[in-house]
Amino acid sequence: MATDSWAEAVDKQEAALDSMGKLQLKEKPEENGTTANAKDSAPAKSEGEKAADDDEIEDVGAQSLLNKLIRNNLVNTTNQVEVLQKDPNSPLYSVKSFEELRLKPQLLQGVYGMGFNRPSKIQETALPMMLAEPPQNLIAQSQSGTGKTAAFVLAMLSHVDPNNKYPQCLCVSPTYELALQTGKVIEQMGKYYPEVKLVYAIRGNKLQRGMKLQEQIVIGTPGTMLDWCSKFKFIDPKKIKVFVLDEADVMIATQGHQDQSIRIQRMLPKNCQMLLFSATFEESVWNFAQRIVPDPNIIKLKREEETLDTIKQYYVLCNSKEEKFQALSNIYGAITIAQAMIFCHTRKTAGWLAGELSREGHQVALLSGEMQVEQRAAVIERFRDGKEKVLVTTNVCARGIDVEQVSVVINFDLPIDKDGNPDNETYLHRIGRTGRFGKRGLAINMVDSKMSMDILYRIQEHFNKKIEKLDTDDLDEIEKIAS
Ligand SMILES: Nc1ncnc2c1ncn2[C@@H]1O[C@H](COP(=O)(O)OP(=O)(O)OP(=O)(O)O)[C@@H](O)[C@H]1O
Repeated sequence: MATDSWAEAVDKQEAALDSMGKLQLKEKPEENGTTANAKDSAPAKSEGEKAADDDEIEDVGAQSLLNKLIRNNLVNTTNQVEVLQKDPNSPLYSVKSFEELRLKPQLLQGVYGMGFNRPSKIQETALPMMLAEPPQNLIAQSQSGTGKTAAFVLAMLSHVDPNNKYPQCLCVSPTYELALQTGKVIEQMGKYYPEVKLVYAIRGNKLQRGMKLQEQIVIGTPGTMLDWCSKFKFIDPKKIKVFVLDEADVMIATQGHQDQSIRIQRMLPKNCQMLLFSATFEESVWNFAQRIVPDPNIIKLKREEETLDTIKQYYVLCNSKEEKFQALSNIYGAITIAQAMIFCHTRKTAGWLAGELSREGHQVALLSGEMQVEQRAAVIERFRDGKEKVLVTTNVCARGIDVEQVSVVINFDLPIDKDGNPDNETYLHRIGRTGRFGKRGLAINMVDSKMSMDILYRIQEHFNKKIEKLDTDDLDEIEKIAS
């Protein structure tokens, strides 16, 4: 272990970050003295789990940003949108082209300038609702990458009157970085509409007391936005026409943001259009959404379901991590693997394994929890572009990340939840494929104890799909699995 340069590098990096007070996105202090960190509201962990996943904290804000950074096009889906209208008797409009929306020419130019040819699935229904007169309130849920941001940006740009030099649209985002990302979209889409100005209500953007904002769109985090509306009165909330609450699921994971958002909302006029967006829709998000958005229309777009039907699943029996590595080497020696993702439970194992693999001559990418979110995005991007053939990662890092071309997934450690039970959902997400990407895949699970064998059996039972035993000392047998 001590001779392993990769693991050493990882440890050094961790130590350095520790001493820097973890200057990471997830640790950034938020407004009003609260800390923007999902960790605050997370349940207490057992000692075993603490040891297991170290200080890798799942951070929904970082994850969401990561998905944005690595995505450069739409997620297509064959699922239909579900619509629940406030007034079921009014006709439901949906559009197949941007022309049908009768946008201002400068905005249509902006939309086409971004390379959009036609509205995405959710935009087909959401845009006519958002652009209707009188304005309609909307709660919309669909997975990341389906075009929500582009939709509400277009709605904000359409509703502002550039002749009025005061804020007319407020957009609240859960983190500083997410606010900047959305701001970029506003700038891109509004490129040919330069009269409309944008300002960021984020920590560090200090304005002179007593001043009044002239920009029509304000985008920021809830704490600063609230201060600008109430304490400093830079914004007159009574003049706001559109209020957008983005990434509501991320928002509620952060202490204080719910209350701050509700307090902003209460200052707005009754006829202000309220729009709320979320990638997921569990009970807590739904409750929050209903408090923020009165009389809403609701649009939901289901995620494409993943299945194990097209996946061949195997397990390999080993006694130690060294043996697991040996088995992996044998597999690599016997079959050609274009690209593989390997999941480990701890970043320490991930670092060690990446080192061993690179020593064997593999081009390895390592995705680890101590990396800044931009660094993680860069690693995924390189892997996605085929610059590296193996991606070693921990589960926390890779949650929600789709690298569609990967045909082989190796669970170097099986996914377990915080109580040590099989994490079936993660298993499915790691190796499952949606119908559209239903290319045949291969999943290999490494088992190294009675406990992990038991986990494997339980996963097998849960999905009612047999996981075959594979003898990695038998080259002929390995070759067969690739055929
Ligand atoms: N109608 C469209 N045609 C082509 N591309 C689009 C369209 N709408 C959005 N996109 C692009 O698709 C990607 C995802 O869109 P967008 O960011 O709006 O989705 P989202 O649902 O808000 O996801 P996220 O929350 O991850 O940002 C972006 O790169 C965006 O530029």
